[in-house]
Amino acid sequence: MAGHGANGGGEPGTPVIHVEKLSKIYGDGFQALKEVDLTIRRGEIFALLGPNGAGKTTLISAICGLVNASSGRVLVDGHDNVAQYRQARERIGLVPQELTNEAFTTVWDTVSFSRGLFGKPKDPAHIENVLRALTLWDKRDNRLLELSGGMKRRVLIAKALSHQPQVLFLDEPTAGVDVELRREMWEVVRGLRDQGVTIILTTHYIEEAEEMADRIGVIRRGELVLVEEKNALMQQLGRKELTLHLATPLDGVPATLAGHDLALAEDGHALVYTYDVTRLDEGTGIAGLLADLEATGIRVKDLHTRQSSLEEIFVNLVRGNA
Ligand SMILES: Nc1ncnc2c1ncn2[C@@H]1O[C@H](COP(=O)(O)OP(=O)(O)OP(=O)(O)O)[C@@H](O)[C@H]1O
Repeated sequence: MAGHGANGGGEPGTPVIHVEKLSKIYGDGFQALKEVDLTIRRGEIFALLGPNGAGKTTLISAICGLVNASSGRVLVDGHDNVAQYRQARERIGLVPQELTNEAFTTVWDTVSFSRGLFGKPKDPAHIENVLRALTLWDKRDNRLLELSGGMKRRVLIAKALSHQPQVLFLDEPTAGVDVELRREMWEVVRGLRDQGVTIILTTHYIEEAEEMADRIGVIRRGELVLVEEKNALMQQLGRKELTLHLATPLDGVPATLAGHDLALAEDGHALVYTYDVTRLDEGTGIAGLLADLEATGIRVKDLHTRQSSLEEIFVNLVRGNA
């Protein structure tokens, strides 16, 4: 779908959205955003993860200029989203969760109309490209009420792309959809990213962030509590624990086992061994550990392993334990 970056584009990896000390206090005095700083890079998929009411929609709306921030600022491709609202807004496509009442309009008309809202001249070749990329071309003359749920979601994306934005915001793109449709949406989003569109999505689903994102931001009570490369996060998560329940408790880790990454637990009734599952080619060291345990005369009653997951980190973060 050539021509997405028709608003100037730019080098992949350079900042496209810059959020600086953004705060939002609603009319009733509730502070929904607290000095959020965030830079989105061109060409990435950024997942904003957070529980209900954390401030995801408020943050997206403030970036898109739909909600007035109380303080701070947002630059979209270098344009201040208040002082240069039009230039900022036309660089953004926003995919809402639901279609509004356009049931009797055709796919072609609704997508073309969206482009017109941005004051852009008609460009049937671009609309065709968008519809083809979203496999909606064969449905272009169908009315929206004649489409399946998955097709309707793709129409929302087509509308948001109709004016050739550089950045696409997807607000919970797979909320309440079945597994098959979720996978279909993931494919669509990846395809768009491959064509150079920067993607920012909000989600409740950790799995979705894990599957899709280049970077993950976690928001909790209006604060961005973590922004991290997904791979770096997964590497931190790659540590696995083996707990060895002992037949006889120990007072300390015997010197003969000092070469292993061991800690005493459960009042000496267990030894916890930590290893890195992302470097399994180097071996887990478990065979050596078991041999050394036997040589030291330590008998193991039972053992189990556990791996921390993104879910666990997320739950700890949003509960405020981390
Ligand atoms: N117009 C408003 N006036 C007052 N408070 C508001 C308003 N809009 C949102 N809030 C509050 O701001 C907080 C953040 O809401 P927001 O919709 O941004 O959260 P969210 O993370 O998108 O949640 P969800 O996952 O449920 O969509 C919530 O506590 C909400 O009640």
